Amino acid sequence: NILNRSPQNVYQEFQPFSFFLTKVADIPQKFNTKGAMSLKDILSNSMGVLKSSCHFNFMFDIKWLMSQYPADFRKLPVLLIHGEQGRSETDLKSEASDYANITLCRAALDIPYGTHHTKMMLLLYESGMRVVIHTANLIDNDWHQKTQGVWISPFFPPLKNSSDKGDSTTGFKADLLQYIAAYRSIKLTPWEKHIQSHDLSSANVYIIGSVPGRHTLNNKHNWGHLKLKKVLSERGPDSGLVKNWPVIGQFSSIGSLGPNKEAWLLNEWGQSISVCKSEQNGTLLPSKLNLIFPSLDNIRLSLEGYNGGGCVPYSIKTASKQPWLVQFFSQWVSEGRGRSRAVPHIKTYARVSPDGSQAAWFMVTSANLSKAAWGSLEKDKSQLMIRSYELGVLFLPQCFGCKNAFNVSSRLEEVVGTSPVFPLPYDLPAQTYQKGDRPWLIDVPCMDKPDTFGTMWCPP
Ligand SMILES: CNc1ccc(C(=O)O)c(C(=O)O)c1
Repeated sequence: NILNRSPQNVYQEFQPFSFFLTKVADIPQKFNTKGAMSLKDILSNSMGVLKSSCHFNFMFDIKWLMSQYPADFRKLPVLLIHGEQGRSETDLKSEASDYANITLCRAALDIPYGTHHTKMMLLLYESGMRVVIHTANLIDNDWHQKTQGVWISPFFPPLKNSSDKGDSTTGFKADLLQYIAAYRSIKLTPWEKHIQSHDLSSANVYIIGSVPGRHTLNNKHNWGHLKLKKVLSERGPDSGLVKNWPVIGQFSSIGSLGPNKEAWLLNEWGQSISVCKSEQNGTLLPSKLNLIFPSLDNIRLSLEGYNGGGCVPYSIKTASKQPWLVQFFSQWVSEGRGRSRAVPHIKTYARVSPDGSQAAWFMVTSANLSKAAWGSLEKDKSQLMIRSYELGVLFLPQCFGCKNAFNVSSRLEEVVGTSPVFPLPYDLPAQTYQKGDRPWLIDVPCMDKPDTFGTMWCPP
């Protein structure tokens, strides 16, 4: 009886990719019973008997967060890694002061306009640990009626002997420790020790992280789009197979990307994201780039109506500087997952076949389409400047028993035969904006077309 399945059952059923969406209220239940998890599911004792946990995130509702833990786990130690400063840090501290078991750790944000955007859970159990990398803030609204992505690691057992490295073929453990070390915070030392003392060899994804800084020399390729380029040029697809395959970017916010499509989008970010094995740089043609970003109507007709656009902060000020971007846009369509009306707060990137049946790689991350998140090259490309903390995981076919590409589908019933089908969050092929469609802009009033609730949008 599928209604009595434990979260552990739901987890087991969705292997080997372990890439879930969050449950969405008020859609047909069949879209929530397979391949979907709530925060309560992730924290449930069926996933492990918790000893302590650590949340890296951008927004926290502490009272709500604690209510997502099973009652027996609500007194266990919790470390929250945040980026709040000044008055909002004071507010977070006072909210946390009601809970003796909660400790706060502020991530340094030394470069202006950077955010602590990373969304990760470290879960220490009685007999092991898990890592969860996702896209949802720790507030009720992010887990209610939005499309969010969640990668849940295997259960990592303790190392049998401390001389073993306990890393995977993807270097997951070393890369995770390198990411955490970048915080340079003594409050994270216990978690570094937990990770060091566990066997992460079963991890089958690559870590792609960003940390604020001006990264040069040996550090330049550790982060952002240069890390993605490094992994793809070492272990990515053969150019012979994928040179005509489009890149799909899908995100919920957009930064200022420069005066034209060539400057950063195609000739910097594009050359990294489209690189193939053994290439120095990729070549991304405009016709081979699809950017899935919610249209005004995607938001207007969403389950939340215009309010759903509150987490899609693309401003008219930024958009008006880059009218050349609209040519790349496609709508958010997710009929296969029952989530066409669940506003996408998820961020994903992929290289897919023209017919949309295969992917050469897939990535879920906190990173939106911005220089702040992915980095921008400076000083004659000698340094990569990144403003924010970001974290994502990259799925490569060879880690899942596939030679060159995964079969992919957003229609979960298409679990065909032997080779595993990667569960896409959105439908392919991408559906470009129709005539009259425009991207959602958070600060532009909409007085002529009522939303799901008959309301207009009158931004403050
Ligand atoms: C300026 N702060 C944010 C901008 C965009 C996003 C997003 O993810 O779209 C978030 C977030 O929700 O973490 C914060």
